Amino acid sequence: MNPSIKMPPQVAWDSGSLSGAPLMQKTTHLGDLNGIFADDEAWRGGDPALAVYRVEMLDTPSGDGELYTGVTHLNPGRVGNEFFMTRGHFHARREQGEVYFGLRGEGLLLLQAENGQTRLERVQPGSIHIIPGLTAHRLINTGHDILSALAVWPSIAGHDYAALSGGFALRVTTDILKLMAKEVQNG
Ligand SMILES: O=P(O)(O)OC[C@H]1O[C@](O)(CO)[C@@H](O)[C@@H]1O
Repeated sequence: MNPSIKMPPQVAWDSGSLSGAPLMQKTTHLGDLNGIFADDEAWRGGDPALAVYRVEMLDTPSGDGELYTGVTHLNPGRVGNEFFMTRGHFHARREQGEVYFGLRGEGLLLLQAENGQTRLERVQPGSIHIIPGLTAHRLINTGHDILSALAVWPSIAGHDYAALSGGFALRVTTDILKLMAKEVQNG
């Protein structure tokens, strides 16, 4: 029997577009993000139909041991002085981790432990982010272009948004970013 070679799905490293397999897509608009940004008045003043981020995912099997693969494309923008970001979540199966790879644009990955402790990782083309279990995660676009990141996570992980209904403990605003840049400069 001749061995056969299967063409796997592809990710275009520069745009983050997936191809070569059935895909699923979901766009999250500003109007879907009620209560997510600190400045409620600024959020109400925005266009609810404005796309904030789009997730494209390979339509692959779910179940024990299966992995999902998706790319999040987060647009640049702000609500008040807070940068556009994903809703953010813990996994419903808290012990399950996830890996992110930065593809294009620049931003931050906000990580929050169950005790509320936060940390930030810089997301840029080529960056690798190991998100351990028990850790909430949110992407933040601090740049002027689309921020795209590839993610791989166990299909059984699920999403728990309710645990963060009070918001993450850290908000990334233009002021905070300036402060962090100054700290880096001053060593
Ligand atoms: O579910 P949220 O917080 O809106 O964010 C979408 C994110 O979730 C994932 O689908 C899986 O963690 C990521 O690909 C994406 O960044």
